Amino acid sequence: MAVYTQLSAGTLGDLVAQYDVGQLVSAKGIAEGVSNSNWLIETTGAGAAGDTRFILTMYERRIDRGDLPFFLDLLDFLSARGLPVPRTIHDRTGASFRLLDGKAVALIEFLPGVSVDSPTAEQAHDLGAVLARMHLAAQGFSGTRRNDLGPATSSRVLAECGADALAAIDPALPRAIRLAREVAERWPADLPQSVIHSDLFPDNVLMLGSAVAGLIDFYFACTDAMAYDLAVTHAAWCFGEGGKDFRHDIGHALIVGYESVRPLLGPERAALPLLAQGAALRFVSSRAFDWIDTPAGAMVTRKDPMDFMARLEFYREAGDRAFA
Ligand SMILES: Nc1ncnc2c1ncn2[C@@H]1O[C@H](COP(=O)(O)OP(=O)(O)O)[C@@H](O)[C@H]1O
Ligand SMILES: N[C@@H](CCOP(=O)(O)O)C(=O)O
Repeated sequence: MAVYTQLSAGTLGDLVAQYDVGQLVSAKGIAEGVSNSNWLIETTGAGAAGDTRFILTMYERRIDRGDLPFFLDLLDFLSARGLPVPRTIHDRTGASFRLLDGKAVALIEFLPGVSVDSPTAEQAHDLGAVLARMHLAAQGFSGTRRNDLGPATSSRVLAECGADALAAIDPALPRAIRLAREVAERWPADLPQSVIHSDLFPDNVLMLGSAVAGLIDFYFACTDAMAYDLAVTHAAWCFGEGGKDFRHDIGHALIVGYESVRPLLGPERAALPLLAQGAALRFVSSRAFDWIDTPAGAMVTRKDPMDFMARLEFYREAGDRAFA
């Protein structure tokens, strides 16, 4: 469960009173997620929309407060353009985030839908199409943010974790140090860019039936290659337990759905096998780092870096076949 900070009912009530959303009725810590603390907030409702359910997010480690205007403005920008993205609820002064005990918090529109563990091809097709729509819409967004979790960072983080600490997690993990260096050296520099989500895992997509109802958790969004975002999504969606059992039908539907809105250029398609290896290494490195660095007492389930080592080995071996 990702609740790193405990907030009293009084503190939550005072916070909610800063917004035109009615009075606090309940606040429940949300089990999913690893990065931030999240609560499902219920209120008596107010204002034009009359919404009574919201997500309260407290930004914990990894989020630089200077990046919050980028993330929150992006939500508002995409939501205003009809993408299934939650808008930010602004407080009575118009601010999109506030400080609580020195930490930034934001109230976010609640979107309906459920995260699926095992998607259907129809869901993957719709996800691909929505991702492409998001990429095209985000090209009109004026904000930019460097990807600080790119292949060079994965390589550095793994090297800094060190072979001994990685081997203590799994004897096969130190090999990631060399593979990450090799991928970083071959990384393509000139693929078309937009603002990308870069963490579009099943738990960051809400589905209603076979349609995408919500894309959430834009806190790794950055300016980078659109095809890299597709590769991240491919790596996150197309495998079974432990990163095994590649589901070609899901990968195929995802790419066909994406190309139904935005056809890939030749160099983007050719780069997919390498981009997917970089995507796998990005999650190997952050998961290995977190495994070593999770704060004592945090209510959070650590994620296994080996699930993405398995994907990395698959993409190395399969090459273009993974994207046919
Ligand atoms: N806008 C939203 N609408 C509905 N549920 C949400 C929304 N934002 C977050 N959630 C719920 O909270 C969980 C954790 O949110 P998330 O932003 O993914 O946290 P983290 O940044 O810690 O990964 C999600 O899996 C989802 O269940
Ligand atoms: N998707 C990443 C974890 C990032 O955390 P999130 O809870 O913010 O999505 C992974 O699976 O390693």
